[in-house]
Amino acid sequence: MSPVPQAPAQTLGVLVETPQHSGLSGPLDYGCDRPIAPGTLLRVPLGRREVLGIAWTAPRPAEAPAAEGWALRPVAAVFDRLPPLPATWCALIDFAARYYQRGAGELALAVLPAELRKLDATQLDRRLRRLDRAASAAPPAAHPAPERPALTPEQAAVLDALGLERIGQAGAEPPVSLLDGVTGSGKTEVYLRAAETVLAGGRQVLMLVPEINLTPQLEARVAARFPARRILSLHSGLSPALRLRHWLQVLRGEVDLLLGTRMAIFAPLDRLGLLVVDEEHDPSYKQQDGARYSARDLAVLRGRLERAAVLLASATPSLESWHNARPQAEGGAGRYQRLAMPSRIGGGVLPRVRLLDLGQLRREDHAAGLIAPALVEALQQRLARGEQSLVLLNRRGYAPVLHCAACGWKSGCPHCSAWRVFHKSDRSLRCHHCGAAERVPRHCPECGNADLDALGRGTERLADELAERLPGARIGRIDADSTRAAGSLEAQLAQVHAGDIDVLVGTQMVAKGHDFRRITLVAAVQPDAALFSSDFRAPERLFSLLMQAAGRAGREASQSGQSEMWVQTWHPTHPLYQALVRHDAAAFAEAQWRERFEAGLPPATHLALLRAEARTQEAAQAWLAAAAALGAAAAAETGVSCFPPVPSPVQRVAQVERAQMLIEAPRRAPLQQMLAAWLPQLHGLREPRVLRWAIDVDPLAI
Ligand SMILES: Nc1ncnc2c1ncn2[C@@H]1O[C@H](COP(=O)(O)OP(=O)(O)OP(=O)(O)O)[C@@H](O)[C@H]1O
Ligand SMILES: [Zn+2]
Repeated sequence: MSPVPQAPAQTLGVLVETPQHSGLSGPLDYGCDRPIAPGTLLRVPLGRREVLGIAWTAPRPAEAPAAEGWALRPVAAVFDRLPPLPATWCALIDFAARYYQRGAGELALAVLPAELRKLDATQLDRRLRRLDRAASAAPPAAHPAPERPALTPEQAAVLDALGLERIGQAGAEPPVSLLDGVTGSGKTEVYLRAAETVLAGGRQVLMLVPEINLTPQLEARVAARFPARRILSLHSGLSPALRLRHWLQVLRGEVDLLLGTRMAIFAPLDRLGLLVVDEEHDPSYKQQDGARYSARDLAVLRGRLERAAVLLASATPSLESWHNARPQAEGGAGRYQRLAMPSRIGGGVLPRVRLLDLGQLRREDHAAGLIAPALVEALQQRLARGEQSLVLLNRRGYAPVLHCAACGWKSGCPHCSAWRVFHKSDRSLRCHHCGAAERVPRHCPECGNADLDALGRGTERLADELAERLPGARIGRIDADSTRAAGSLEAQLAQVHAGDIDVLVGTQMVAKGHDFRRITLVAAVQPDAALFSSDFRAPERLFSLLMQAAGRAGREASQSGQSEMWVQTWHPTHPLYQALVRHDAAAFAEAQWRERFEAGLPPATHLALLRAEARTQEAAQAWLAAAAALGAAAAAETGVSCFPPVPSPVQRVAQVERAQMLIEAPRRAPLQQMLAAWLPQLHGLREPRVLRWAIDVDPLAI
């Protein structure tokens, strides 16, 4: 760290945090007296504050002041004990900012660890000295070579096809690969072997997983396989201090293999050889606020920038990736290489899928609870045999609504267009949108009736019901509520793995990724709603969730023969469930792909969503309509269509009305061109009642 003296001789473009609505998007000019490499972290004055910035352009000779009294403000301090951010990192930020239509400063600063923004030079120095000491400590002792299973022929073929020998070769880089591998086919082993090759070649590996809850298990597997390697993780479950520490270690090159959730795509690695995106179809790869980027799509771009191998993998690839991997001769984009592992390890079979027709049940069976008698019986049999079951319900809490039968009152949220959910464990009514919570009323707040009904069922109530109907069974529940305390998720998963739980109730959180060895029955008790959602991606999401869930059963090949997946449904003949019965993800994807092309939906077209928030719905929509009018010429020129503004799916949250407008283009380039011409004009569109607006490119939920 060195103070920068006055009288700047050079001008330096610096990225600072500039929110989208400020209308500033490029680097700001500062003065410096010596060369500063692009990517260098520094602190600069901004208004009356001093903020973190990134040197973005090479210094150029300072120009004469443009006007009297105008002077270039000098850089306040340079963090030159840190290496500059790698050039490929800067290129990634530049691309992503343009693609997602954000300011480069907004994006770049948002993806740095928050803690870094708060540090001055002395504080940073202290942390770096601590890292120096740790780095100079004794290197890890020699370890016995860890055991690795012999590869199956399918695994070996996939590894061969990845093109790892071509990493770093300009013009002959490895291809982007999409691995379509059924659950339990040994995809993780493929990642580990590919990582081994890449690490041996002196390059780094980035492995992305969709959710923090999947990191501990994978981290343990990776650490066991590579005991002598430096393995780090980056995800939002880390404390701010630890996240900064890991990030600094990455920037200093002190990592071989980095594991993380979507934020890790922006880790400043500079010797990347391999990027793995596990469960690539998962919606959590899309950031849902601020700069709404897709870590999956950026992994493909980053792989290209670094000439690294990219492996996207899933048992149910997203339709976008599926289309990209489909040969052009078949109407696909032919951009990725398609690889498959259709068999389960050890010759295990996928569970038999049984559709339980709710229409066939008697009235008293429906009245008795959420679980049909035949399913209760099946659960009892597993219990008697000492096997585990997993019961899925994608709704947490006890009941989604509280209702007064006397006057019709329901537990609506006063601030949102949503119901407040009844949570029995802490006797609260909680809004899952704005977080407003209060004690559950003893009497109806409208008429005083003491008899309030809980309508519908969430995971808490399902666990109660199971405890009642399976006396003696050890019931566990894993959802966002049960895992709030630090370490509680790990503890609960350990109980399941140790066999201390007989029946596990959970949300989608437990449906994917986990290598549960003793589960032989998985049941989805109420999946129908997604069949009729207005979101065109709902069936794709439901199908992949059910396939993933089915994949949690019978992972021990010896037990796979008796393993089952039960689905309770009113629509057993629906094509989605029929494809599930046949485990036919390819046929399902093919049918969805055709439907999307016929309807002109992604991946046939490209979308963006302009959202506005205002005090009234009318103001939000009026602003969007005015925006559309401003963009009409650019839209006509590029062949892009703007649909009329509509209320957002959850129209009001925390007293704010939300509306949205869909923008559709036949190809990506005209969409980008139109947005780039149009969005800057919107900063001038003043409407005092509009609080915020934002653009979402490639939106996931519509
Ligand atoms: N070649 C192999 N020989 C023996 N066992 C293997 C082999 N490859 C993987 N396994 C084991 O098979 C099990 C399933 O593998 P893994 O968890 O990698 O599957 P997956 O395809 O990642 O599954 P999912 O998509 O459901 O997460 C693991 O317990 C793993 O250790
Ligand atoms: Zn609310």
